[in-house]
Amino acid sequence: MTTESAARPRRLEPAQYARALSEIVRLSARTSPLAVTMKIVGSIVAAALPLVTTFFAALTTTALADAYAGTDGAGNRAIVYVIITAVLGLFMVAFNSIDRYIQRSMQYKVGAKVSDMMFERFLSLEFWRYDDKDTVDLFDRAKRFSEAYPRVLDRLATIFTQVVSVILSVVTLFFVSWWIALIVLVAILPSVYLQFKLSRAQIAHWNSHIEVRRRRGMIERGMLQPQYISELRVYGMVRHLLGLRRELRDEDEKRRMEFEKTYIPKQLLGDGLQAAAEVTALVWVVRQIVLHTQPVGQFVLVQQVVSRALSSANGLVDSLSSIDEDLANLFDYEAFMALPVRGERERQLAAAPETIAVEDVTFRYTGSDVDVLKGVSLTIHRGRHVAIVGENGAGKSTLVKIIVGLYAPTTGAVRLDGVDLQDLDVNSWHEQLAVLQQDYLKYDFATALENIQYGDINDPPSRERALAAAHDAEAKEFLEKLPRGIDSYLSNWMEEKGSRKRGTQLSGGQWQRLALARNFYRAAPVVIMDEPTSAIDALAEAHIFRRLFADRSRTIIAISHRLATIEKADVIYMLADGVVAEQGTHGELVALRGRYYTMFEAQLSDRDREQDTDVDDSPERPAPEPTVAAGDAE
Ligand SMILES: Nc1ncnc2c1ncn2[C@@H]1O[C@H](COP(=O)(O)OP(=O)(O)OP(=O)(O)O)[C@@H](O)[C@H]1O
Repeated sequence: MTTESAARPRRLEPAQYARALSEIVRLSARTSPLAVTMKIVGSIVAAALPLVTTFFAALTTTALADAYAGTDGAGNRAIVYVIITAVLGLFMVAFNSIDRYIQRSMQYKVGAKVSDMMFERFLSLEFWRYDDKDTVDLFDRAKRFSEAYPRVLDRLATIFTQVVSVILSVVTLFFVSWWIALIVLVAILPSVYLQFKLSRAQIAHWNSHIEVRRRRGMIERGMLQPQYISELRVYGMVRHLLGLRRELRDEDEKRRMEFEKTYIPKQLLGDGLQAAAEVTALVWVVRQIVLHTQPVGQFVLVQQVVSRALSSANGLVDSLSSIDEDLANLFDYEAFMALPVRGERERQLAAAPETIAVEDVTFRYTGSDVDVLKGVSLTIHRGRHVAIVGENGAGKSTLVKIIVGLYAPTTGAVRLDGVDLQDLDVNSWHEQLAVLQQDYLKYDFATALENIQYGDINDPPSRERALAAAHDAEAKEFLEKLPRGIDSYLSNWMEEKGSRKRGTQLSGGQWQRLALARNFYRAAPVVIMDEPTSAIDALAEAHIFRRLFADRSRTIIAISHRLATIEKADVIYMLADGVVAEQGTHGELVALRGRYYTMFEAQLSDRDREQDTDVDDSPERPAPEPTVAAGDAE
């Protein structure tokens, strides 16, 4: 699947440039009109003031030369010019201070708005997009823009100042001598053009090597995670990864340097042209002064203005390079913000459904050519306890994600009381659900109590409910033993409120019990759990499931590899290679001696095995037929 970014050319046409610029100015002006006005006025002042100052410096020099030659009143004139220059400087300093304050406040406001919008969009995309490489690439580039946004208007203002400065300098030179103005202009244009091309090549380079940088980023992030460091060290991976990271970094830099090298001769040519123009202008003005056709101060004026024109042009090139990239990223930002989120559906699910029906569901992940589910059908009635089992990779988690509504089936449907989930407001379904996934969240910035209460943020937080949930999840006992009980922080990077005491680190099983407690706290009528007790000891697991399965008010769908979780279920679905291979109660499936029996043979009790032997030994009793794969158990 391609996304918009893949199809869009990276090079910006002039019209795109203009649109990007106006878009940025529009957004900024909407957020802070005063700041944008100040920016425009400030840019003009910043461009004109140095020239005005130079003009007075030239007058001062001429006046001084006159005073030196004994001309009456020339000394006083020089003093007046010096005072005017000082007042202008003071004005500029005061203006800059006020401007800086206003700009900072605008940068914060605009930057916060842009990044808030981006995060919101990212978190509400259709679920398949998180698996889609093009979307993630686009997000990376859009994020760069949102991070750079507060600087973009600043850069725009700088460009504006530099353009005005070049124009005013050339116009000033024109009044001194038209052909000096022409020479300077001719020297400026090629170097601006060359630098501009270089900056575009840099962007192309950046975008063509995003893979290398992402791989490096993943390695760097992984190496800095405290929970990974022990394995990295024990396996001697630190040196290996450092080497890999160095290789990727050096490779990236080498390619960058290689193409920049191709621009060196051209850049030298541009610099040479500029130097020649400056020398020509100075030689010309020196000769004019010697011939008395120009006043002495004209040397200061020409020298300063030529150098200002050239430095503004060079600065302009630098600014254009950076804004060029920022503007290209603006289009990525726009493309990202235009990605469709899951469309809101009007139809609401008012209460927990009486039936959840998976109808002939086939599913294929984006970018894959393999069907993970191939015509799965099952129906779950309200209050029933269902287990889904199967080997690793059989498609269990995928099926559950489809039931939750995170992925849409490729073909087939999930119907809640007969209504296709795709036609429902999925949030109204999520309100009925408590889902515990394999990779559950660990809110390590929060306390244990908050970790449980995050299970239901719609109702006011309740301590009693949290304690009851912790009890049901066999978490209460260990939580009470923490330094501040259930109010303890759960990371030793966090400090306890009001003390210098650090938070506590939990074990894997303790974290899982806490996640279960969060699931129970939600008190949802439909509970979905993907290997909820994989890290929990057998005794605690038995207690948890005894309580859970005693509760007939909830529908439970549990994926598990542990018999203790499964055997009490009303129906067990055995998935194999994306199809329902067997289904029935524990007893029925053991008697069947099929895949289920083989898979759990090692965990079966003697009673189960005896039952199996009985079946084998009775010739008159036919072996039960395996239930139809795509059939309906209930
Ligand atoms: N995001 C994804 N993108 C592409 N393929 C995926 C993705 N997630 C899972 N798969 C593939 O789908 C198949 C089924 O995965 P799934 O996680 O549903 O299996 P499972 O039965 O839950 O396995 P386990 O018991 O290991 O949890 C696997 O072959 C897996 O490689």
